[in-house]
Amino acid sequence: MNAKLISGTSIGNEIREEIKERVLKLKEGGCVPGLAVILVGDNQASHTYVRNKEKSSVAAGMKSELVRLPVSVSEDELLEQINKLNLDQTIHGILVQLPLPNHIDENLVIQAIDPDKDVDGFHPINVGKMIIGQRSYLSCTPYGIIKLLERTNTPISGQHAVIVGRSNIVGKPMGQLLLQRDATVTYCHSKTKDLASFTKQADILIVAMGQTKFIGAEHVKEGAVVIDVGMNRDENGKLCGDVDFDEVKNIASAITPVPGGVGPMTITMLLKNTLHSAETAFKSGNCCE
Ligand SMILES: Nc1nc(=O)c2c([nH]1)NC[C@@H]1CN(c3ccc(C(=O)N[C@@H](CCC(=O)O)C(=O)O)cc3)C=[N+]21
Repeated sequence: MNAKLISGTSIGNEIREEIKERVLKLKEGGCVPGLAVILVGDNQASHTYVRNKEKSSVAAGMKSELVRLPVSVSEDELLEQINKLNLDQTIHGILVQLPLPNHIDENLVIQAIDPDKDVDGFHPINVGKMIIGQRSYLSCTPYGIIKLLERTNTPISGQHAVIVGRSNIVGKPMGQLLLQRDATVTYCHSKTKDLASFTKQADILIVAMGQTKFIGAEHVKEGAVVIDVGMNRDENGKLCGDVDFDEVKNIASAITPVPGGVGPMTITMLLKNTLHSAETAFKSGNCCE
């Protein structure tokens, strides 16, 4: 293996220590940052993620509130729950775990969240602000990837970043954040012809396509920095990414593993956004009570 391993676990832990200290300060002032997670139904994967988020927020000293709703919950009842949390001064971040059951309109739900408590950064107001470079809550996965690049001193300005995947949660915002940092950005997706001809040009290759070990040696330029956002189970139920790690590690200059790469950073940035929301509420005298 030639590539340096970019550990989201250890960089995430560094940032979580910084978050913990700021949480302590807030608590001394009488404000406890609160994160509410709404989970609809009992999808197994969602359960695992939600438990992870709860554990992490409690470890950071925050309050975590889990709202579990049955899969049969109506859209109106869900919106009502969100509204209650919007008004609750002890809650600074609201996250509705996606995906939602088919009978519920995801867009409607996301738009119901107070943009100031939208710690996922999914609300159209926050997405719009992000695109024109105004301060907003940033989608946690792309935000975490930016932190990984920054903390490993990976140059971004002038580099060619190629993104595989164009979801609203990862691919699209990822490109915008890199563009703001003066990268040249190329988006690829499932309809892209001759994918390798694009990915092979990447100085920074970000893969969020949801296909187990799809990106192999033939897709990667010597010395590229490779970020694997994939979160798949292989035939043995083992967690693995969209990148064939064993192949690509010999070509890339740096690479993120799965697990232990992007995943822990996503949760870290969720905590960071929640902390920021609590600090803002505290400054304006609206925390707790
Ligand atoms: N409203 C909403 N916000 C989300 O942020 C959101 C969501 N819905 N729906 C599902 C996806 C998925 N997601 C993950 C976060 C962390 C890990 C993570 O920490 N993974 C560990 C491994 C965990 C394990 O072992 O299963 C790792 O990569 O090392 C994984 C997945 C957030 N999501």
